[in-house]
Amino acid sequence: MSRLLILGPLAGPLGVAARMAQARGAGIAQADTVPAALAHLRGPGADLTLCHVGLDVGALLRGMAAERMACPVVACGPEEASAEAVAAVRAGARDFLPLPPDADLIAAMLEAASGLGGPEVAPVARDPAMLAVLARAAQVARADASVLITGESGTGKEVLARHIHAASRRASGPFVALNCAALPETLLESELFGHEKGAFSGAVAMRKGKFEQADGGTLLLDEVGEMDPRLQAKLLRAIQEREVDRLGGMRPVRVDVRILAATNRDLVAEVRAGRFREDLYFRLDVVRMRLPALRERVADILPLAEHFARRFADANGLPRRMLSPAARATLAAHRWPGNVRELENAVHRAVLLAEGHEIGPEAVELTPAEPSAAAAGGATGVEALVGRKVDEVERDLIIGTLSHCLGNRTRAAEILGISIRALRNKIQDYRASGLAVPAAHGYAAD
Ligand SMILES: Nc1ncnc2c1ncn2[C@@H]1O[C@H](COP(=O)(O)OP(=O)(O)OP(=O)(O)O)[C@@H](O)[C@H]1O
Repeated sequence: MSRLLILGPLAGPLGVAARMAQARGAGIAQADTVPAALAHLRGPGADLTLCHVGLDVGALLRGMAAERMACPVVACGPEEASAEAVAAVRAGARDFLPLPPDADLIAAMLEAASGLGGPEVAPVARDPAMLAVLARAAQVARADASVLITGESGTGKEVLARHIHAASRRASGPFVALNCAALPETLLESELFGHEKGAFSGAVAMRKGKFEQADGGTLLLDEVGEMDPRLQAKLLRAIQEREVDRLGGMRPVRVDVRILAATNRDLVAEVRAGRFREDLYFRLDVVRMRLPALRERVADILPLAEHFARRFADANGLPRRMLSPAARATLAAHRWPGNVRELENAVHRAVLLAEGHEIGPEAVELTPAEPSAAAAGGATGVEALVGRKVDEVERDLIIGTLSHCLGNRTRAAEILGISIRALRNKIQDYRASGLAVPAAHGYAAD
């Protein structure tokens, strides 16, 4: 559950905003004064703070900066308060939310605060590749071992991490996520480990870091490959000893936290290049889960698209509409370099743009360079093939797909839309004619 801190009176429009955020799955805490808000941020912490402009937003932001607290702040107030809105944004507020609140804006704000989108739902999955990932997640959830989740950007690594937490013995404890790439080193250190009063000039009080906030629950370290070596050493110690040293602290604090780490980098290569500590890598990589790219689990595309179409219709107060057969064909044929996040954005736009009783292909705007030539019927792709025999093109497509899937027959057959038996027969024919066919790495031979 994402954690929203509301600074201001809950009677009136701020209370309405709180209920809207709650309906989208956020946990709400409230403070009446800037010092009370700072105290809350030092203790339990929050993922997003909403501050009424009737209070001193500047003082809140200055206090947070002095204490190296990185929680995003959104200012809010009556629409007429434009001078206060400008001042708040100048002082460092991320945005201004006019009151009375608009449900869409609340939703967008929660989403923009990253990973705080919508009520938490089980990951949508229909493709065998993704079902296998979820089956493994169910197995590993029960243990307390660290899990390293790898996968391209936007494949759903955070979604999987939340799912593992929800299925674990720690489900009733907190789930805390931190993006290690988003913050400079000193801020990241404070966010992770907290600090004691007097640790640096702005440290007017003790503050708990994410490790302590996640006590009894799960801590997701997103983009862990981006962490600098000094913090890697501190992280290793925290994991090994199960205790953290607050900045300026004299004695370590015990924590009971399960670590999930996510990365879209090749951590093995990072270790080889000397940029990531090998001992830390082994601590994080007790269980590894790789999220396949969306193009490797094509059977998920339409169920995900339908899920997002429903979700964005509801969030925007629009009637739920079906995707037309042509829109579905367009989505199914795209290569999805940006994975589920790209699909989510495309469907969001389509829900807003579509006119009529269903969502047609004209509402589905995909980046022109991205659709696969064959799928989009792109002139250049087809033209390049003119003059070649169907058998040859088929052979090149099959071998190219196999090598893309590192020789994995099951996955290649899924992408090609043919049965594994048909694929095997083709491979046998190619081999018989003396062609080199990509070998199956670590998979059963044909
Ligand atoms: N299986 C799924 N079911 C429903 N929604 C999903 C699923 N996978 C991803 N999403 C949605 O897609 C978006 C991207 O997912 P997420 O943030 O988990 O990806 P990520 O791999 O952590 O991305 P990054 O590498 O950029 O941190 C999110 O809005 C998430 O809600």
